[in-house]
Amino acid sequence: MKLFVDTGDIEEVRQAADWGVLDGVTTNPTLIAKSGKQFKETVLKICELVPNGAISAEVVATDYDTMLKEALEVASWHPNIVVKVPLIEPGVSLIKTLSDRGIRTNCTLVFSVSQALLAAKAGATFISNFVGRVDDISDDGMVAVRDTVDMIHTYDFKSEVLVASVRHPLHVVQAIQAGAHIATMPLKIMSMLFKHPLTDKGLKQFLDDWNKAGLHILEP
Ligand SMILES: O=C(CO)[C@@H](O)[C@H](O)[C@H](O)[C@H](O)COP(=O)(O)O
Repeated sequence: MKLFVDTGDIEEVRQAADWGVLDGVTTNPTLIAKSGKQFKETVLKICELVPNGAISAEVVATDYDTMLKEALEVASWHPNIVVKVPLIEPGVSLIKTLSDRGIRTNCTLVFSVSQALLAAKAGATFISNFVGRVDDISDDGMVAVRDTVDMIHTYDFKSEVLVASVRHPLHVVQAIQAGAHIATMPLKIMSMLFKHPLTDKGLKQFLDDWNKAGLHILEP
């Protein structure tokens, strides 16, 4: 399973990249606006910090012709850029066009398996299935993730299921259990994946015992 960080903040990308377990970065218009920096500058800096990762950058037009122009522009910035496209009618047509041209896409704002079917048929590289926003309206966001993973396997689609709108580590656990290919999350959630009280307790005990015995690895 791949781990992506969901941010437009360069310092957060740098931190996640330093852990050595980062497979990519997702951004969206809200996150880019929050960064206070220009879109192209931010995306190119992210590409530099995560040289082997998939970097999602989203188009903002909602009509096919302008979306296509934006997609070709964004895709021309760097080979690791994946064009993020919302699941609307012209968006699905655009994903098909880009897929036919060998340009990778991330279909975003997907909330149901029927939407995911359209994205998969159009040839989306990633299908971004939002979970937190569904939980927010008292439904179970993971249902569509599980159904979409099953659909991908049943019909042998090539798309990868990307779990987005991740709010806590349990979402990551559930994404693993569902067999999702990728989870993207804010840095704060990624840092929480390290945490276990027994790790802290166990480490303290190891080090106390070692120090009491006056042992060392490196010559003092
Ligand atoms: O779509 C993707 C990943 O492809 C994400 O960037 C996605 O936009 C974000 O995970 C969500 O917007 C964050 O959702 P929320 O926590 O604000 O509900």
